[in-house]
Amino acid sequence: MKHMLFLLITFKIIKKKLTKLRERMGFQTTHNTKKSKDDSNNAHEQQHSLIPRALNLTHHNLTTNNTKFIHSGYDSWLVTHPSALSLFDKMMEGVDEKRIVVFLDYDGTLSPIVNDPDRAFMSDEMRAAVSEVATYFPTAIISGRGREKVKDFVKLNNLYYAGSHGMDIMAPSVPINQCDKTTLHTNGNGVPFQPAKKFLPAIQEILKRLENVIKGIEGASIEDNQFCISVHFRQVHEKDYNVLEEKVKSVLEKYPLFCMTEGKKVMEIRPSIKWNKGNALEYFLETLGLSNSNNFLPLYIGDDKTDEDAFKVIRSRGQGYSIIVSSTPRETCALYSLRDPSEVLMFLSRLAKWRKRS
Ligand SMILES: O=P(O)(O)OC[C@H]1O[C@H](O[C@H]2O[C@H](CO)[C@@H](O)[C@H](O)[C@H]2O)[C@H](O)[C@@H](O)[C@@H]1O
Repeated sequence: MKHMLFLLITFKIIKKKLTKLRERMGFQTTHNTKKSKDDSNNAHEQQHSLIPRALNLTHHNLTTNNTKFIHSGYDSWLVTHPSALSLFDKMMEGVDEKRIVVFLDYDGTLSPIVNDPDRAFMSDEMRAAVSEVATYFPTAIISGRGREKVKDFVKLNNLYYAGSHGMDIMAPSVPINQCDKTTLHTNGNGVPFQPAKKFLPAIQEILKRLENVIKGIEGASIEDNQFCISVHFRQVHEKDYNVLEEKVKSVLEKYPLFCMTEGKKVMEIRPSIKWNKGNALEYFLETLGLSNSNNFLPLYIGDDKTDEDAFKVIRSRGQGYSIIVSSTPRETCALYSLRDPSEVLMFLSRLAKWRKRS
């Protein structure tokens, strides 16, 4: 008996020491295997799939009986995706201030992620910074929201807008090199480009069916983004995630020309056309008359999976800056990073200041 007690105490001491050692090595220790209620807003924001397939591959998970060790690895990730704030001066070295074109995502980039999609407001400071940036550089918002809706949030006229993940673009009517600075401002009088227009009747049909099937699922909501549909599950109980996904898929089965992608606690239903935020970026450059110019630098800031298409375009052009907004390590094609919308605000203010000084 004495022997057993001695072994138990020794085991406990060793376990305690091991835990301390792991913590010193940079592992986070939690003593709860259940996901916390507000996980949706924390560091493990779901990116690529619903919760049962959760946890980003870039995190190293070590699970023992009751203890989960998660290595965030943010610092080492920063080595390969350096902060655009820390490297600002270096990034702008040798850049002619007249050569930048700015592209911004909305949710999670200009506004923080919140539970209610209708209340994802951007701050007045952010609006002022975006507006100032747009007075110096051609600036476009490329969002998953409907174009009108994102414009209602941003409330600025001196920008270009693309909604529905780039499937609804209000492009400039005059190429940048053929107009003076004032005509750069769109005031909504551009030329709409809507490559998924023929899908509108089917989208409305799907919308109605989805509204019906989600009725029994508490917290689920549908957002009509005109050329695509968002099925939100941020406020759905985890136990209902799979049921919801199955219901959405059962509707989609009847529409082979549509597909589903996943964002931050949202399923997005859209036409399966080869058109994404990357194409939208190229379209803007084209209509601005800049696509064949080596003299312009596209700068794209975004936080979501759909922004990766734009990062890839920048990477393949070998020209411009791609900046991911993330407070956790993520697999990304972006070269630089910013932690959250507050850092985006600092970056945009700095960009405007830099332009003013030059
Ligand atoms: O391309 P974006 O501008 O980033 O739009 C992507 C989706 O953003 C919105 O949903 C996300 O933000 C909501 C508000 O913070 C949040 O509640 C939701 O869970 C997130 O997925 C928007 O509501 C979607 O329609 C967009 O497709």
